[in-house]
Amino acid sequence: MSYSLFNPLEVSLSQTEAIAPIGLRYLPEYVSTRLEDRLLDLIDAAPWLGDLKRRVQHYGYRYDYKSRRIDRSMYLGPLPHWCEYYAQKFAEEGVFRSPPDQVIINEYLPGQGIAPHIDCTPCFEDTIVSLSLGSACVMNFTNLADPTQHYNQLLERGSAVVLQHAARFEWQHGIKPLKSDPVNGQRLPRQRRVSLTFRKVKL
Ligand SMILES: O=C(O)CCC(=O)C(=O)O
Ligand SMILES: [Fe+2]
Repeated sequence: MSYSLFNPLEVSLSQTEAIAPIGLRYLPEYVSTRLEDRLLDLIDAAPWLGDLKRRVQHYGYRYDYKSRRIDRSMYLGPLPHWCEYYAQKFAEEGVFRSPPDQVIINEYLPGQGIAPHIDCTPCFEDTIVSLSLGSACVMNFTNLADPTQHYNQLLERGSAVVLQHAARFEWQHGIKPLKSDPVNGQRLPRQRRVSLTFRKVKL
């Protein structure tokens, strides 16, 4: 049952009234500003791939967006030390059962986004973590079984967002291709945002 049916007076749900997907965790200030700048320098010193609308870097395993698959032949080598640091930290903190072994870095210039999707379920295990560097943006969630259910999560710079359970498997997530985001009745301009998404490959 959708929330609006449950409470028919609530025709327009504000962000605070919308129900967050189960398994969505938001961790603000996960990366300090000093480390954020250092990470951005390290990322920009590495080669970017330009085969999508936005630039990306793949570590651990290459991911094929067309066939949506990963196998051993796509192994690129160990994660660079700056990714491995977070991979170990997530495992130590119990976010992942064992350290993630695949990272995709996405660069979003203002106006760029990512279409709503669920991360490949045959390719990746049940936990996805994304770090946001450089800029905030709003991530939009839509419940697949009931597309009237939406949830918007502001991802501030330096934050981590964890997707597990329903947030991983039953809700699509995406980022609209906007130059600013609606936040508390105002527009929050976007800057260049770089995200690091950690996953564990299923082989
Ligand atoms: O930029 C992000 O935080 C999310 C990226 C994403 O959803 C993906 O690469 O599957
Ligand atoms: Fe995703």
